[in-house]
Amino acid sequence: MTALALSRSAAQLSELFKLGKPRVIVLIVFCAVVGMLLAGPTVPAFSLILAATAGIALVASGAAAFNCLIEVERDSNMRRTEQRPLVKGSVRPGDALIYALLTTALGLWMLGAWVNMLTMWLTLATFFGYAVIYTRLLKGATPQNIVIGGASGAMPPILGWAAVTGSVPAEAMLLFLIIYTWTPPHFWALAIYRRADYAKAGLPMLPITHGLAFTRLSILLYAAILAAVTALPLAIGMSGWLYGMSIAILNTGFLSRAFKLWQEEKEVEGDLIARELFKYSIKYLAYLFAALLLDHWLMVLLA
Ligand code: HEM
Ligand SMILES: CC(C)=CCC/C(C)=C/CC/C(C)=C/COP(=O)(O)OP(=O)(O)O
Repeated sequence: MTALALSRSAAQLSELFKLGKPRVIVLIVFCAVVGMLLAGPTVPAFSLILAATAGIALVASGAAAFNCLIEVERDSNMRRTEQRPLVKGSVRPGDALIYALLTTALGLWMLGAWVNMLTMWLTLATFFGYAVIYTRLLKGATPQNIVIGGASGAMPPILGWAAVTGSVPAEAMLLFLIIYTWTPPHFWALAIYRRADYAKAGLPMLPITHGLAFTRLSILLYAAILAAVTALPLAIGMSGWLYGMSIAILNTGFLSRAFKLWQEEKEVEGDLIARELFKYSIKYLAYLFAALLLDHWLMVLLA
């Protein structure tokens, strides 16, 4: 193979990789790994962590690639997504389909063969939840798309827990509930400052169907519910003071930004706060899961 052919293949691979929305998947996989590391009193076998992480990452990437295939038309109408590989034409639909099928099948096979069947079936259900139910059925149909479809994005800690224990106890469901409550304010903040994009693509997002004031109020209410839900690991004795201090700081940040957004009367300033809140939501979830992990292992070491 010539150097030119090699560099073309590498460029094509990198375009295929982008279909999997790698930046989102990193946080999704991190939440799954935290689920694995919280599941038992000892660290699970490294080979199990590796197989479960790779399997979940592959299926999640496959689901995102299917999302890109289904949404070429919508993506071509939005500034944020108009540079995606299938819109630009840097990847052919046939190649994207093969990539999506291969990553999904390989990931499911790894989970079934090396992890356990429960994790494989739950990951398959998550795949359908995002690629079919959210993307195909809900996204274009209702402004509550994210509230219902968010269930698939909230599955990673359950998948991680199931991978290690073969079961889904209440603690795992609590972590699901945290991401589930976090998802609407995460997405609606972006939907506020990208509302022109969504209107152009004909998608019924909350700021378009119900207006800015209602969306800002919804964000504030979800932020308050999120603060209450994140206290539940403390209430059931699953987490200790380190986690408690972390959520106090993180929730103050989330609530104060949501409150500022709700109060702001000017549209341009409101959009800037919404953008800031969206960025903050990502740091919030990453730090919250890191705090859960550190807190757990601190309790194990001190016990
Ligand atoms: C169905 C539920 C969700 C929806 C509709 C949603 C929506 C979005 C959208 C539209 C973006 C912008 C993407 C872009 O500009 O390419 C985004 C970014 C992001 N989302 Fe979500 N999200 C969801 C769930 C999640 C979950 C569960 C996580 C992690 C656990 C997550 C983590 C992220 C991250 C890390 C980014 C930033 C990506 C970047 O920097 O490019 N999201 N989300
Ligand atoms: C198997 C497994 C763990 C699957 C995870 C499911 C998954 C990939 C959830 C992520 C959610 C996500 C990328 C939302 C983007 O919303 P969007 O698709 O509406 O955003 P867009 O407008 O950027 O396409």
